[in-house]
Amino acid sequence: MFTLNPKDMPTTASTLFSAYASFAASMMLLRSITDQLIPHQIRSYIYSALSYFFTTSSSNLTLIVDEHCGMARNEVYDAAEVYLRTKISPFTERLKISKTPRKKNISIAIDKGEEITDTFDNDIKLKWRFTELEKGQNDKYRSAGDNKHQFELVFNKKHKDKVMEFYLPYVFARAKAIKEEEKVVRLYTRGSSLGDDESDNRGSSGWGSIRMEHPSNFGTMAMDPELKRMVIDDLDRFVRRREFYKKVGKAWKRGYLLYGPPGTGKSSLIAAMANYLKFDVYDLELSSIYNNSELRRILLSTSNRSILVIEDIDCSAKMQNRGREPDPHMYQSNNNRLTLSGLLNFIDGLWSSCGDERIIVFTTNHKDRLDPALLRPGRMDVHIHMSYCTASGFNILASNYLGIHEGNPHRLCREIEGLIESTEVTPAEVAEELMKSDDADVALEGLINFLERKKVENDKKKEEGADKNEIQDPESQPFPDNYLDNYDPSLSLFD
Ligand SMILES: Nc1ncnc2c1ncn2[C@@H]1O[C@H](COP(=O)(O)OP(=O)(O)OP(=O)(O)O)[C@@H](O)[C@H]1O
Ligand SMILES: [Mg+2]
Repeated sequence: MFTLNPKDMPTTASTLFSAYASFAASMMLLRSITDQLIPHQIRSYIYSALSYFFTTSSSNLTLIVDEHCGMARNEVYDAAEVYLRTKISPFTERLKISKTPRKKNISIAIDKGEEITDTFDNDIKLKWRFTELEKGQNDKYRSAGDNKHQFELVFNKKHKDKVMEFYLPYVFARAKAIKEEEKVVRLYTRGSSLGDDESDNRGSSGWGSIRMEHPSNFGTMAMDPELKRMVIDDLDRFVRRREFYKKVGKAWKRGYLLYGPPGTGKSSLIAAMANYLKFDVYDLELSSIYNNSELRRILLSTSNRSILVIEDIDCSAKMQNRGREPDPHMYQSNNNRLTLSGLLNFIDGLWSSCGDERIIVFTTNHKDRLDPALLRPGRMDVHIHMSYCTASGFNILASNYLGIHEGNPHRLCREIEGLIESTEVTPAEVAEELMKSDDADVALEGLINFLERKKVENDKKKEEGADKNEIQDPESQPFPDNYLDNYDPSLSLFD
């Protein structure tokens, strides 16, 4: 009996092989002795009994996969457990089901004594059996009543190499993919009580988390279809480029800047990205950080495969300016101030040494107010403009909220598309109107009235010169130079 560990699979295989070779040699020796000592009839009876015994049982090899290797869990066991859930056949007679408070769904596992058959590479038949052994005296790592679990994997010996080299790695890969699919995305924030069962587990960094239930996904996002495709492709490219980042010596991270008026879907897009990649989200409020070492500790306690979000970066900058008079020459004359580009440098350094698959997202309603250094190529890799609602955006919302599909449009759709193209209205405003009734006629008529009112309002504001209003047209706002350089000096990143 042995425990299989992925790291020593080849060693384990060769040990098995040499054990079998010495067994065969002993059998030949035994045969030559019995030939000399035992009469012919009795000999042939013994040979036929032995040959029955060895041809039936010795054609198979059984691998034993224990749950633990000493104190550590056996990764082969864990992978098999996940993989075999997908292989339960209609003939299985006993299943174990369980659900913990943190899990959404009931998990199913095979019970002791149950067998599951599997086929690999067309002709390799494998049989998995789950067994539970009473706790032995030597099992010092398990507590009383904690029985020993193991899987037995039985297959024909001639497939030993293929099973070791291809089947078991395949089981690992499938288990990893299944776990990814089942992963629940969590939202981490600092400072407030989240009311979740895990919020009490804050470490010294103060992150508490809740399950992120945000329903947004790329299907529900009302965005220009080409832009949406570009974002999805960019994310796909990013996650498959581990080797590329290593080769060019860059931290495996990607920065996105989402900008546009309130209600155009910036936060929704972050949720859609997180749900798509199954990455946890860390929502960081810069105003809650007091010094450099705290920032370092907070960033170090975020995990890989996550999205670090800093919302409304222009406002974060304002909050850091704790009553100090802005000094227009501060950035040029004194590099000890924290600027957002300084923060990025800092994150770069930290993540190059200990972070993998990190995404950072900044959002702003006022791209024009950002430190130009932050907008330089190579700083934030992708700039995404979340715009007012377009005709195609309306069609996505109409399909989500009222089940109206473009192939079978409602009689009012064309009129609404025309109004939307000529009115500055956010997807949030359109969505709110569509939610007012389940009846498509009522909801769409309400939307037409709203759009007509909005158009008149917008035109009036423009006439009054209200188009300088930051929210209506953030691109045209003048802003002070070095606006983001007015940080609390305690946030010095360069000393
Ligand atoms: N592009 C969009 N596609 C689908 N729904 C949207 C979109 N934009 C806004 N919404 C709807 O409006 C709500 C508010 O949008 P969201 O919070 O994402 O906007 P925002 O751009 O982050 O706004 P703010 O700048 O105020 O943070 C969302 O919960 C969603 O229901
Ligand atoms: Mg937002």
